[in-house]
Amino acid sequence: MPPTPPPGTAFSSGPHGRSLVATQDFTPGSLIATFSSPTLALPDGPSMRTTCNYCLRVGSNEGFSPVSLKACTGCKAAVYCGPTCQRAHWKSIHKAECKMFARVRETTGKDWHVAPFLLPTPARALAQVLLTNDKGIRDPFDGSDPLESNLEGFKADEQVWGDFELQAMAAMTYSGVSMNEDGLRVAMRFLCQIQTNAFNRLDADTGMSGIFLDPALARVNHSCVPNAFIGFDKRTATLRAERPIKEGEEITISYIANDKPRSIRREGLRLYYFECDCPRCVDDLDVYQVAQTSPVISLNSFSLQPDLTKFREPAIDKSGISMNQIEIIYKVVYDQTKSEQDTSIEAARTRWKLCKPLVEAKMWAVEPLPTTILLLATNWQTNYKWAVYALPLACFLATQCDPIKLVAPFMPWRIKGVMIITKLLAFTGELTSSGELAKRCTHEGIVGALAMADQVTMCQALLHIVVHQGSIGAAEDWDVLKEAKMMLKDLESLPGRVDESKMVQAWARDPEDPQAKAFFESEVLKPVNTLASFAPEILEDVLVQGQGSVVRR
Ligand SMILES: C[S@@+](CC[C@H](N)C(=O)[O-])C[C@H]1O[C@@H](n2cnc3c(N)ncnc32)[C@H](O)[C@@H]1O
Repeated sequence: MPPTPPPGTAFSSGPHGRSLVATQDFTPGSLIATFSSPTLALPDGPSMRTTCNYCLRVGSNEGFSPVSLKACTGCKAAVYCGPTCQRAHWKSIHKAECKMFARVRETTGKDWHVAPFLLPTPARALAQVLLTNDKGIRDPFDGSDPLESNLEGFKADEQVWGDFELQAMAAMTYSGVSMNEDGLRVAMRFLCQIQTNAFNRLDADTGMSGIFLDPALARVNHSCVPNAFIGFDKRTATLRAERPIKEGEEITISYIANDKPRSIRREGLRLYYFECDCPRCVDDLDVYQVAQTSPVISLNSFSLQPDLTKFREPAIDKSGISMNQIEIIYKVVYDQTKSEQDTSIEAARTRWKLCKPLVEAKMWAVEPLPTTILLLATNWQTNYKWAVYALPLACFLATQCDPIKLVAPFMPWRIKGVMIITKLLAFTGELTSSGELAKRCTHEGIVGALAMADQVTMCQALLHIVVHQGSIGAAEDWDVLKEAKMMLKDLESLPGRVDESKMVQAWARDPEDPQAKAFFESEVLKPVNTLASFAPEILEDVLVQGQGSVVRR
């Protein structure tokens, strides 16, 4: 069956091949479509034993929604969050796959917990296709109107092609498909189609990633200035508008992290075999330039950075640094620190030193500077001694970096940034009321700003932002949203806060009301901005002078 376009959209074609276009207007944040019956949905190898192999929920004994997982008693490789998922997976694919994992184990002689890793994720995806499709004879990706494969591009890349050949042969062998030239050719095409059309179902909260392929969603082309974005929740992908989309307009998403320099974006798109011709790429615009042309700037009135236009006047002085230099800084930072996940203070020092030209130009939203700050904040957040110092960094990211990188305030990443501040304030609030803060933090500015602030009111207002924006940009059962709603309920039931609570609620109902606006500015924005203003000096002190030096202030 060929895919059908979701209501409100139509398939079309143009300079970027086939595409998905809007047949109605979509406002920013509105849901364009949900995709709940993917052709492929599987966790990647490392996540296979920590994620339900059917619904893709990440297992854990902690956190907001604990999920315990049980392994299939047959292969002991695939795990499930419960019998319903296990039965559904058995029926859809695992009955055949379970035997395949047994073959992997027999052939390699490796134990069950190693065996799945011997089959890379694309090979497992291909094996699923072969197992469910009459041994690969029938094209599962709709023979009459096949998915784009970029076959010639892959073929021309000797290394990629060689790697694909190995994966295709492994998938064929283990799935029991007889190995011959014709079969291999078809399997290779499937693999190319998977590579071109599957989205990486990346969950930054849990570190889980995997493959999600839906043939209708796969019609959506890429832009580095997209008008839509995808969210994943279990086996469902949602496509939402990031900007206003007019009837007849093409719907685009970003296949990659689009806040990186152009050459890095091009590298990320290499295996899609096209050169992006969006305005960001053609004119090599930086994040500030892209942000200033965004049609959703005004939505920020209900956010921690209500006035994004202030970054225009005066504009950031970029005369001291070229786009070329920024690309070089980016590459050297990632060459020297090896991993984007390294949260150590040593890695932060190396990054900070290399980012000096960006710091001097105050181009705080230009990567790799925000990631450098975020990684240090992440380190401090979980460090008993340093957690208080994470607060100015989080405030800085939420006011100076995130709104430039993602102008729409309902984007999940921005909402998470606000939630981090809320949690840190809940922590500093307790330290303040127990009189412990000054013992835990020697930075007089931070202690003073927190002493002057009503941290409970701040938390309450921030939680309203999370709930409001989260309800626009994410699914109702997004963990962050559920947690914020519970925290808000708890806060609003605290005794002795009737007046403050009323003020926050009045502001949340009508943030444009002059009195409510003035209240939000003095009670929330002012302390948040004061705390944020300490971030550059703290970073400089700690990353240049040494961690002890922050004590002096
Ligand atoms: C997931 S598919 C999108 C649908 C595809 N256009 C089709 O005809 O089936 C990804 C492929 O679409 C093409 N594509 C996507 N975005 C593009 C863009 N901005 N410019 C040129 N080609 C693009 C590339 O061939 C890419 O490998």
